[in-house]
Amino acid sequence: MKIVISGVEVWYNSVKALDEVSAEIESGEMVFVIGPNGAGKTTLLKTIASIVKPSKGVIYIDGKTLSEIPQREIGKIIAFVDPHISRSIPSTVFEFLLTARYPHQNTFSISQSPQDVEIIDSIAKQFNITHLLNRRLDQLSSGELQRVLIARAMVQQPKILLLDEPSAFLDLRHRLETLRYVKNVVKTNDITCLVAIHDIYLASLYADKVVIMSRGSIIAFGTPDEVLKKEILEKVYNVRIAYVDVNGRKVIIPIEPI
Ligand SMILES: Nc1ncnc2c1ncn2[C@@H]1O[C@H](COP(=O)(O)OP(=O)(O)OP(=O)(O)O)[C@@H](O)[C@H]1O
Repeated sequence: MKIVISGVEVWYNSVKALDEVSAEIESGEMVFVIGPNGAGKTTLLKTIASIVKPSKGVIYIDGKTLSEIPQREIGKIIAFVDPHISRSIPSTVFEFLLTARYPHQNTFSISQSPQDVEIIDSIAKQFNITHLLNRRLDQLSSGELQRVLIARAMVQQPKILLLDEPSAFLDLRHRLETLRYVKNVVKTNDITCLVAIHDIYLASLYADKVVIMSRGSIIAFGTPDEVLKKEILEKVYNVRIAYVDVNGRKVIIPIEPI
């Protein structure tokens, strides 16, 4: 689904978190959103997820404004993965994953069809969490919980996937594996995906496009080669940047604060 963000402004009391943000994200694109702390990355994702309401501007999903789409439909087509979820949800990992099938069911009570169980089993394997399915959420390590949260979004089979800091708490292998898997699913199923992240290396590896935000505005939007440039990054982060060549790939390294 195509997302059009048009002149969106978001205020939290007296803080302007998004300042007339406009962008177009094509169906099936994987867009990484980077920028310093407080730049507005999470707010942008939450606004697209309809969790935060803009005071000005509109977001269109395939030509319809968010307010024209019924809440239940939004719950079906959009998955927002928030790493700050409360661990105190009293359910097992399996039960938690099953709740992601709820928007697909016609009944108002949560039930499980053989198809739901099949989807959960297959995604649990991909995320290496099969052994955790009977554990309670509050018994998981931070990285295990993060994998469960992303897996839950996959179980939902959304059309729009919004990942907030998906690499947080993940070890080196799981960072690469998780994002590679997500990209694969995004491409196979034509999902539109936004990823707010601090790890510029992961953005350079997996992004179709990169958005750089600073102080509530979009500073640059384009392919990784177009926007992950020394002069742009140094200005936005106030950090001296160096490039290192690793097997022909340019890897960006922060050297020191300017
Ligand atoms: N609930 C809130 N109430 C008041 N201000 C908020 C709230 N949430 C975010 N803000 C402010 O809005 C601005 C944008 O925050 P946001 O969380 O979107 O930034 P971010 O780019 O995701 O930051 P980070 O990299 O630190 O996670 C910041 O100035 C932040 O302090």
